[in-house]
Amino acid sequence: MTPQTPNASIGQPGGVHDLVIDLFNALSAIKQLSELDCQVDDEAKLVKQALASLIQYQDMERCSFFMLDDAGMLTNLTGISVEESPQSAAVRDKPLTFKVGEGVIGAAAASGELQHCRNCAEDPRFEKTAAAALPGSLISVPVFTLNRHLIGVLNVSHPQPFYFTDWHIRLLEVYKNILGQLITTRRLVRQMERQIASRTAELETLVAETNQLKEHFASMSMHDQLTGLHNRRFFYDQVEIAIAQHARYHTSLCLLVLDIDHFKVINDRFGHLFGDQVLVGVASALKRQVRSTDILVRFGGEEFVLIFTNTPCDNGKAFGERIRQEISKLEWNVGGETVNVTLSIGLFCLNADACPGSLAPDIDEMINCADTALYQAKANGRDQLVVFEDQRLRGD
Ligand SMILES: Nc1nc2c(ncn2[C@@H]2O[C@H](COP(=O)(O)OP(=O)(O)OP(=O)(O)O)[C@@H](O)[C@H]2O)c(=O)[nH]1
Repeated sequence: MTPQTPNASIGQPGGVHDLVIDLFNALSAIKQLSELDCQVDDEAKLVKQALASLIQYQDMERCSFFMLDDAGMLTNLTGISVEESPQSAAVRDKPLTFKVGEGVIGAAAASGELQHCRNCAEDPRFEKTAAAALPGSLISVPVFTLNRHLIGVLNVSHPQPFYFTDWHIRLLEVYKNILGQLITTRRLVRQMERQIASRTAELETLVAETNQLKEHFASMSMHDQLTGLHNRRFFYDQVEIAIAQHARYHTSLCLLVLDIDHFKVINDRFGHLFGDQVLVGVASALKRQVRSTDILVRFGGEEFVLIFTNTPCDNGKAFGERIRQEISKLEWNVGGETVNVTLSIGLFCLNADACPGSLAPDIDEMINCADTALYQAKANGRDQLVVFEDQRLRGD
């Protein structure tokens, strides 16, 4: 729709037909204003679109908006003239500014009331304005937030003096309320978006920290804090898988219980801290000896459990022997003395054909068997590996 000519404008005499058109145009301007998307990034853009609806449906010559800043200055945010498109640049490089109370715009801001200059050429408030820049008539309307905080001042002008009528004034009173609501809503939406973004960032940080803690505690609950080896809990988790594979693929596995000999004597002679060092040294030596597919845990105290997966008994025995020898080569120096340790090892072999059908062996029973062999190794004089020899349980 094109702007109206002054002759057919609101409030001018022209009969019922013209009145209906005026009313239609007024409603169209308000409808267009109420349909604006208040989620746009740029406030000046939103205000300019709002002003465009006035220009489009009302025969104003120029509309502009002066935004109030924190310093109490009213600065020309944007403006639009009849010949301009709503997409043209918002304001000139150095925008016009007024103090609250200064000029007609400042008076609207200071009083909170609509200011109507019927004939600008004779209004003392325009004394300093160059004649060429003078409008004929002008209305300045303060625009408020929903909480009655001043946002800025809306200006409409026309080249003709005595142009605006009561109809214009009533329309502008409605219009500035909707504009105030629009700007308030946009600001609230932006504020909410900022809050949501900041809360989301906080939540993401919290989730990341919680996950780190979760991983830390999960790892702690599966690791022995002194030696860094996995612990008994991890063992029971993993052994299920190893036994399931044994049952499914008919592979052999070897379970070894390894115990440091006379460890109490080491503690008693050299102190508990030194005993700890020995445990750490033995644990890292064991770790170096095993494959990543094997299961090595500190089972408790000075006892370790090791499972060689997919390993027949002869190999398990040979690997166990090698480990025993390697541990006996370790040396510690304490108080001028050289300390060595030895290992006693009980070995239980689960042969490939040990569990016919779906019957899986009981892990605690397997450990008991390895423990029996270990007991035998201790009884035989320690520093040796003994294989558990119960034919029934091994399935031979
Ligand atoms: N330093 C230290 N000692 C531990 C730890 N856990 C258990 N022990 C000690 O390990 C010792 C084990 O002693 P015993 O069960 O009598 O066994 P042993 O002295 O090794 O004798 P045999 O097994 O019969 O050769 C005890 O003195 C425990 O206090 C630990 O984390 N650090």
